[in-house]
Amino acid sequence: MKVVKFGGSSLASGEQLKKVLNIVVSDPTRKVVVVSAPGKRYSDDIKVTDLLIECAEKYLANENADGVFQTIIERYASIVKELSIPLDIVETISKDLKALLSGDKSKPESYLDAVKASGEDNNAKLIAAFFRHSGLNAEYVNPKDAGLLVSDEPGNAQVLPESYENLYKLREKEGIVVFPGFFGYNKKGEVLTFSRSGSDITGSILANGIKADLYENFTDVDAVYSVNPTFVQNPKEISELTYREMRELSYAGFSVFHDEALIPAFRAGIPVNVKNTNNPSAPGTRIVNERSNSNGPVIGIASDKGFCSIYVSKYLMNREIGFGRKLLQILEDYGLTYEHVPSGIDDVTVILRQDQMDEALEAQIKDRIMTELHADEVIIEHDLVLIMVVGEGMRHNVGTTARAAKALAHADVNIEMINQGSSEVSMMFGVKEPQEKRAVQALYNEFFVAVPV
Ligand SMILES: Nc1ncnc2c1ncn2[C@@H]1O[C@H](COP(=O)(O)OP(=O)(O)O)[C@@H](O)[C@H]1O
Ligand SMILES: N[C@@H](CC(=O)OP(=O)(O)O)C(=O)O
Repeated sequence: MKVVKFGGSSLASGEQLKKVLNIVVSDPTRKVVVVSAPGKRYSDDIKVTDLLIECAEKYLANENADGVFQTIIERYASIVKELSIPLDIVETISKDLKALLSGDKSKPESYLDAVKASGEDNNAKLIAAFFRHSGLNAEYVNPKDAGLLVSDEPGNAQVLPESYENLYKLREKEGIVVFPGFFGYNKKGEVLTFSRSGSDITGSILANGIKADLYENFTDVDAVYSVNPTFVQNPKEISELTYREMRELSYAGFSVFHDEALIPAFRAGIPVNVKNTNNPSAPGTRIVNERSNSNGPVIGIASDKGFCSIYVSKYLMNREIGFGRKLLQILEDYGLTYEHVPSGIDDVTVILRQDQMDEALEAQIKDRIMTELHADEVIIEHDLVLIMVVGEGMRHNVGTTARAAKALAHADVNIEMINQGSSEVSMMFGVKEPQEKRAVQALYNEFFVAVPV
């Protein structure tokens, strides 16, 4: 039994949905089909989820949202027309969305989640109708009815463990289950979404729940590439990588698969196969527990923008009991999460996502570190890029760091920070944003082009 997830790019038009249907019918073990909302049809198109967010925000601000509402309904209508299925489903979607938009706005975050989730929910209903219209025994299943329970964190919900047992019952359904991705319900019965691109997470949870043999994740590329294809032309395809490698790579920018989607599949030992809806016969990339190590030390290089660093220096910091705790407590007081904390004897740097802070908050934090911790110096730097060089083979391979640092030096890239050793499968470099592309290309060249692997 397989769980198959189709991303927004695979569901963006009627033409794409016909490919999806062919993929589903070509393998009778494809039992549970998880779907996203319609995505982009071309590069500067807008995803339905983004349109829904815009629409909900306009409603919250009491602004006119007729234009964007109409654009959303037209997206569904054009798919329905292309597929020649009865048009009344568009009317149902329109009424459902109108009702949601006119609903309770007293908790804006919950309101936004409910509107966002409707993108997947209505698309799942539409796709189930299309499957049935094409002669398939298919049923739309709502996450509440299936028992997909999540924590009370709008826009960042986490699955509750009891969901898995509930979801196991989906195995008993007769036909194909069409299940909306991206959201679940809290115990009060309210809708909550996962973080953006979270339909991958739903697929992984369902694969664990029904104890699937395989979780197939269909997208718009033939494989996970060893580097983001926008930085390097025709990058090397990865045929197999471990859950740990993929987790680190997706955390650091391989947006092809959500980093939170690894754990549920990993816990149940279910392999993940990333495949292309537009070329389903290509083998794709398999994500497994262990892989044969024939790739050299590095399997992939990822990078992600939007970080800042708080550098704190104080003579004899290493002798001061509780310094690190007090520093992190200041960040906790402002509800900030941090990503990494590389440290030296007299100094420590905390790396954070910079969209959590503004100028006023930074000034307060700086002031508190100076006055409460009596630091000698506090410097906040912005626009950092974290580059993650990942590979299981790095553990046993002396000199990988030196090779990476040398490649960056030759490319004239200034390394702002190195973090190596905490993870057995990765090392991380911090560079300034304008140097991102050059740095990634230099590392790719070093590990994949210059030396045969
Ligand atoms: N290392 C990588 N390998 C493959 N694709 C990548 C990588 N890094 C980023 N991507 C991007 O991820 C995209 C697929 O993810 P996404 O747009 O979320 O698809 P979907 O609509 O199927 O959810 C690809 O089109 C590609 O641009
Ligand atoms: N539609 C949601 C969830 C999702 O997973 O979408 P996609 O499969 O297009 O990445 C989003 O855009 O965040």
